[in-house]
Amino acid sequence: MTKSSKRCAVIGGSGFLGRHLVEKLLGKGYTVSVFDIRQSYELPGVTFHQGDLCDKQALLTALQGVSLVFHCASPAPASDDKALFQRVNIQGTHTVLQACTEAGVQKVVLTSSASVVFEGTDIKDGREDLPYAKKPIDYYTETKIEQEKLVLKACDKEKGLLTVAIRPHGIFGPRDPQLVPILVDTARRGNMKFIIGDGSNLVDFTFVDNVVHGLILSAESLRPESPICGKAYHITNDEPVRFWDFMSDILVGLGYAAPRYNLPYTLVYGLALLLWLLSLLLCPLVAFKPTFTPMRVALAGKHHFYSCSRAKQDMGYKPVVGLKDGIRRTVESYPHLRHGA
Ligand SMILES: NC(=O)C1=CN([C@@H]2O[C@H](COP(=O)(O)OP(=O)(O)OC[C@H]3O[C@@H](n4cnc5c(N)ncnc54)[C@H](OP(=O)(O)O)[C@@H]3O)[C@@H](O)[C@H]2O)C=CC1
Ligand SMILES: CC(C)CCC[C@@H](C)[C@H]1CC[C@H]2C3=C(CC[C@]12C)[C@@]1(C)CCC(=O)C[C@@H]1CC3
Repeated sequence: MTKSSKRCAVIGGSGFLGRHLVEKLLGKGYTVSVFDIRQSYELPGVTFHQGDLCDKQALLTALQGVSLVFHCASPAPASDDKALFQRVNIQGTHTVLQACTEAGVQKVVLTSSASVVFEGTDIKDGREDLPYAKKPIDYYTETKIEQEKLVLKACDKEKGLLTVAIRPHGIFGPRDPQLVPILVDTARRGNMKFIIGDGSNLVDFTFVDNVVHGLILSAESLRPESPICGKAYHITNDEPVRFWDFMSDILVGLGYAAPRYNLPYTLVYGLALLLWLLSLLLCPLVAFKPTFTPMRVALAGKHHFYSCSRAKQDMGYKPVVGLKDGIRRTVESYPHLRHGA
């Protein structure tokens, strides 16, 4: 690998996944530029460029001399701001691709999401050839679909731009700002007593180091003759687990009680829909954000696990951290969220 091919940029590098990726890249000898709307840390060897990815000029400054771009930026899935998702995930990604072409970037690795095929019904061992969700449950999913299509379509060997999309699922690990904090907050408010459905639904959760491993592996495998050009790849822990066992392991690990009482799925989903509609109707008067959104209820009550066999075959992917170890490392990293802390 040449010196210039080790110069990369991480868009969204201040975020949860982005920062883990930056740390690993530095350890592997890459020179890293971070482009993000905020700067959340400082690290030797990293140049920060603060800006909005919808701003092409700002991107062009950050992409000077860069041959590889990881695109890991997105508004938080919990947001309900349709215009923001469309602006950042669709128009913004279009701008990123334009800037990459103008700056002479050779490879773009997108962090997509396995949920681009999830529409609230069971997915068991889903492969990448499943169709995109026709009725995406939320704006996050809707715009992640368009984002992935844009990036894969931009793959053009003649023009010298190679692209690939990595689809992780349920990323967790130290510094995650959503899964563990939302879970603990719900438990502290006394709302984690119930299991939605019969509790047998299997789900993928992916330790952050495995996603980072998949992203770097795909970048290093991305060459004109490689089968991965212009394709999407599921990257998970490859260890589907019962959703409620996973939640209970984290809760119990942090000193909270595991959920015990079952509630029928359709009842909770119906209530979540109703609450979501109410929150839309009442938002000019009172701002309230329901914890149990239709998307979260679907994720908590349905099967959604994916096959990684394409990534194993085309790029030799294998998880580097097992689920049990990942849960232990995650629990240990949140002393401030322990019961009674
Ligand atoms: N977490 C998960 O379980 C999964 C995540 N993904 C994908 O992985 C990627 C990373 O997710 P994650 O690390 O969890 O998310 P984070 O929110 O932690 O990181 C995203 C980063 O992008 C920044 N950002 C948002 N909008 C812009 C913008 N307009 N211009 C520049 N930077 C911006 C965010 O800033 P700010 O915080 O200020 O908004 C944040 O620093 C995303 O693409 C997400 O869709 C896919 C599957 C699962
Ligand atoms: C209140 C409880 C029923 C659930 C608490 C945990 C949830 C906050 C998380 C469980 C599954 C997670 C998940 C995502 C976000 C956090 C959860 C809903 C994603 C939507 C993040 C973005 C993606 O691309 C897909 C993820 C699927 C799993």
